[in-house]
Amino acid sequence: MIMNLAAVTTYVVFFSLYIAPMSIHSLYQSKEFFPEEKEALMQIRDSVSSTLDLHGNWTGPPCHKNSSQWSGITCSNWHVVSLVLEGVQLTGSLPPAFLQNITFLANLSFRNNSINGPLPNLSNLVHLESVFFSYNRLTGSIPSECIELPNLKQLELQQNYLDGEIPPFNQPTLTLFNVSYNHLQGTIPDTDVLRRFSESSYDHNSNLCGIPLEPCPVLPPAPLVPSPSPPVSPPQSKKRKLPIWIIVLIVVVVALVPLMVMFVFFCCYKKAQEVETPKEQQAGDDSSPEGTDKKMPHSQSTEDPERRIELPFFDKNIPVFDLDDLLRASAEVLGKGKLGTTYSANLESGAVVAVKTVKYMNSLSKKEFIQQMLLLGRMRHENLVHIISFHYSKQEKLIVYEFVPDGSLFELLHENREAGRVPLNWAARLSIIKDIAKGMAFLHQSLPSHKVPHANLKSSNVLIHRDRQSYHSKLTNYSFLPLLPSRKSSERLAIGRSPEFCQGKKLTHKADVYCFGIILLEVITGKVPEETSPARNEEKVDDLSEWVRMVVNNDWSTDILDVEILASSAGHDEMLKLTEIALQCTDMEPEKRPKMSEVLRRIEEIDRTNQENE
Ligand SMILES: Nc1ncnc2c1ncn2[C@@H]1O[C@H](COP(=O)(O)OP(=O)(O)OP(=O)(O)O)[C@@H](O)[C@H]1O
Repeated sequence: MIMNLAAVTTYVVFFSLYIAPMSIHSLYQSKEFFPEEKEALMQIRDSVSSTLDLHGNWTGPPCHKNSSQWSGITCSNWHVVSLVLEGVQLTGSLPPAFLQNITFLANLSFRNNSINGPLPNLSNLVHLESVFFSYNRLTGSIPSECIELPNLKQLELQQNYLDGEIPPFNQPTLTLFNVSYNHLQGTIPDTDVLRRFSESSYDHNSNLCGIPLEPCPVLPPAPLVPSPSPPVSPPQSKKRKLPIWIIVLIVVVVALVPLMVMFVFFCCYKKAQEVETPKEQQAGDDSSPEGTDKKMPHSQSTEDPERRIELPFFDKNIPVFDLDDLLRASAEVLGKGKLGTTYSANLESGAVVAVKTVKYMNSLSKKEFIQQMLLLGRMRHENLVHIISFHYSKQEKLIVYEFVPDGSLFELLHENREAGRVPLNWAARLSIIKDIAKGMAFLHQSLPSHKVPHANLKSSNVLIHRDRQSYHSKLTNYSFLPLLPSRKSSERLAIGRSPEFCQGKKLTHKADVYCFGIILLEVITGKVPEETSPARNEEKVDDLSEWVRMVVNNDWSTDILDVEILASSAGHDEMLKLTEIALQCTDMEPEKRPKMSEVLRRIEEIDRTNQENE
């Protein structure tokens, strides 16, 4: 009996120490405990694309002890508790309810991607502590169920396109909250928790007001009806008729208050301007010769560290610098355009940026400039030159762009045409054109409320970057029209050149399509259209589209093709197909021109056929 008891005890100990864990372990190996969590993750994997190979990496069970770990996933007790996919160029929109099955999720981050569409449904995720969706392209409103997340500690939604009102968050757990740089509106709810956060959590929203931002506008009192408010009116209880002099006094006070408020605001604004525009910065000009290595114009450094002026940045990954760093950088003139001069600036950190000093905008208010910069700076597309930062002062406006290393399309097509030049082949031309069409289609479609055209599409505003043998292009100087003081100034600058604009009509997307057609013809023929650039010595053609129409009339001839591509027989047919598109784009009647999305579709089709034929 004693022996038996000992044997049983030994067996129990042996079982609990070795056999049981082994069998649980093999159970985990053979079975997925929470398939609905995997299913939820599969939904994301299949609805977005990314530089991370999620299809290759997210295989097997996500929380398997022995399987290689899924990128961005952390598990605890066989449940997914953290999902972090940051800066991996996720594009597409998230399935609305996918998180609902990841019930133990505590940490969720999709920071620094290009996700569009609305925020996913977060309701019932009672364990959720951190939610980071900053620096994306999310639209829609902040879901009200967020205020019911009992353990929410951190919420970052800045730099998106969210609109609507902020729900009344009041979770005492909340220690980090940022909804800046969106399109939120209305009054910031006056809750104990939301009151804790400073202006930077809310600023740069189109129509948001209340503590800690500007107070919300109060409806002005009706001017001739005396207000019964306490300071001047007699006690309500007496119910006597007011003497006439009191009524007059009330009317005068009511009329004077708004004037005084405006005066105080004006004084504060003037003062802020003075602080922001140090005197030394206001001196100097940008008239030095092109290509000279020097400091930026107005380059007296502010020296005094107390007065260093911070610059706003759209991309957290760009090394941050301030105005002083920028003004101290060694600079070189890249070119002088109609809107101003562009410099390359080599910062002490080693980074190179392009800085455009903008002229003709002196009457522009700070608010107007900032609003437009915020709108443009958030537009992210591989075929747009990104705005990194900007600076406003009354005397000068700077726009800091990413530096694109290989010059402009104008330079590539028309400069150094002498012997020894490497010809720009058909494949390179097609790739450049396709990129321009992609950038333009994005500009026209990206923000539905944003009807502003590019309005300045020309070959010097198409910048080139080369990647080994292939050529790519990006658009710059886009959508400046709202910054120009008048129609006259845009006419003087020959912005948005299109027949209908010259006849006094409005600039629309169809004018951009016309300008795109002209660029297309420029790439096909290698000829410089009129007005493309300040006078240079190249062969110019009065009206490029008219000339091409004349040559191809009745006989689709290769005479129009640039001699550089005529030499090789590759791509002639495709070039003529592109010519057909170009002539439709440059139709005199705007309504007959195709949309940029349609143009892109047709160019992509030509590209596909071209690749199949190779
Ligand atoms: N982000 C940039 N990176 C590199 N080079 C640039 C950049 N922006 C402009 N450049 C160069 O500077 C030149 C002048 O540019 P700028 O925009 O000042 O004049 P523009 O192209 O004639 O346009 P606009 O007349 O509309 O002002 C361009 O042709 C290009 O070679």
